[in-house]
Amino acid sequence: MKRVFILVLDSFGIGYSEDSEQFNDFGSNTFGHIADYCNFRKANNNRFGNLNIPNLISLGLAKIYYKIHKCLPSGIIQSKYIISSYGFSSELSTAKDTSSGHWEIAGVPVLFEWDYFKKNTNSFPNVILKSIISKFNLSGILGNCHASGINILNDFGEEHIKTNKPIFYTSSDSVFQVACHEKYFGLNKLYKLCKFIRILLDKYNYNITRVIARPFIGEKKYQFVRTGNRRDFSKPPHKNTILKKLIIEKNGNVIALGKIADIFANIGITKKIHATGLDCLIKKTIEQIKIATNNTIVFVNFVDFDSIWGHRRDVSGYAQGLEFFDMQLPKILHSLYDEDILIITADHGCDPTWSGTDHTREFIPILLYSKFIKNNYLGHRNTFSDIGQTISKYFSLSPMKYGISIF
Ligand SMILES: O=P(O)(O)O[C@H]1O[C@H](CO)[C@@H](O)[C@H]1O
Ligand SMILES: [Mn+2]
Ligand SMILES: [Mn+2]
Repeated sequence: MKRVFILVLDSFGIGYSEDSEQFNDFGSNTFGHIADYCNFRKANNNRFGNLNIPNLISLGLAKIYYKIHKCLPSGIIQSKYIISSYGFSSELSTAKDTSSGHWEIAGVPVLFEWDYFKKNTNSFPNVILKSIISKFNLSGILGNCHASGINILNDFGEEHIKTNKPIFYTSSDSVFQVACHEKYFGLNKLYKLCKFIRILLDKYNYNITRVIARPFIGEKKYQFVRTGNRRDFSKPPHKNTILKKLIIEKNGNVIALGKIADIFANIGITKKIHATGLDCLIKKTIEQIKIATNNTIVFVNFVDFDSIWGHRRDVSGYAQGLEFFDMQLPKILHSLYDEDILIITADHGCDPTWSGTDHTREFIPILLYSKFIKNNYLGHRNTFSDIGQTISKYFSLSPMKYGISIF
């Protein structure tokens, strides 16, 4: 029985990559800086002391770190026995966003440039705004700028409740984000609005990766909270991913947990499972490992590392999330069969100690655990698509254009 489990710790970079300077990210290091802060006792909110992730270390995480940085992360003790193969990869895609990272993992790097809304204020084109206002009969819109997702709610949340004007904002990613109140504006109307914006952007040839619905609740400034009903309306991948190929060539199954179905615009997915929060996502992952059948990929995105801790520059939260994930890892490993492959990796960095609130261009770790593959150092890989090519070979699919299989 052939089954692959891909677990993406969203934003868990392992140190600035060789091209990081082009992204103003030279020196960033998501894993390393979290470990530093823990070691210096600067990440003690709701947790304490050195970063405690023995299971990820026994899979080879500190070994990878040592290969890249020639030292161990602060306060981390190396494990005597390493139980999986481990390596790291540069990103081939032009951007450091979630879609590019995931598509590249699935064998389809983004070699073209996305369009971006570059202006800090008045960010969105008038032609798009006018169409939205007229279609939804709005009295106007709020935001229309670059912003961080929580600040923008504090700035405009109350006015949004009073006026029903949706809040539009973007970032250095290729995104059109729409924040609306779940109760006052309504979730369905928000989704309809985002679908319409997706169609509009495509119609006017704005090659924007995602329109993101950001529903929130709460009544007052500083009390607004985003809910788990976020939806991403993505461009579809421009080529067939390994997900699609597994379905076409082997009549296989692709089970998407969390954000994965949205990231791939539902292309190459046979079942999607919604789950919010790290705990719930891990539980659902284990459930799926227990029931997955032959020729199945279970693809999981753990978004909290990125959206609640990375972007929010919350080092303690990120560390606590890693420690929680690590504690659950044995349950995941024990649920696997001998012929399975488990891959733990990331899609980009989001160093919570870095300036600003954006992603960071970093190497990603690759931990590949399987009883039938001899534990090996996988080296420095040139593209995340080496993961896709490896999976393609494992399932005996036709080869992908990019990537080199590790076996
Ligand atoms: O600040 P928030 O709304 O979390 O935005 C973040 O989430 C978006 C999608 O991942 C990115 O563009 C990033 O800026
Ligand atoms: Mn991401
Ligand atoms: Mn992000």
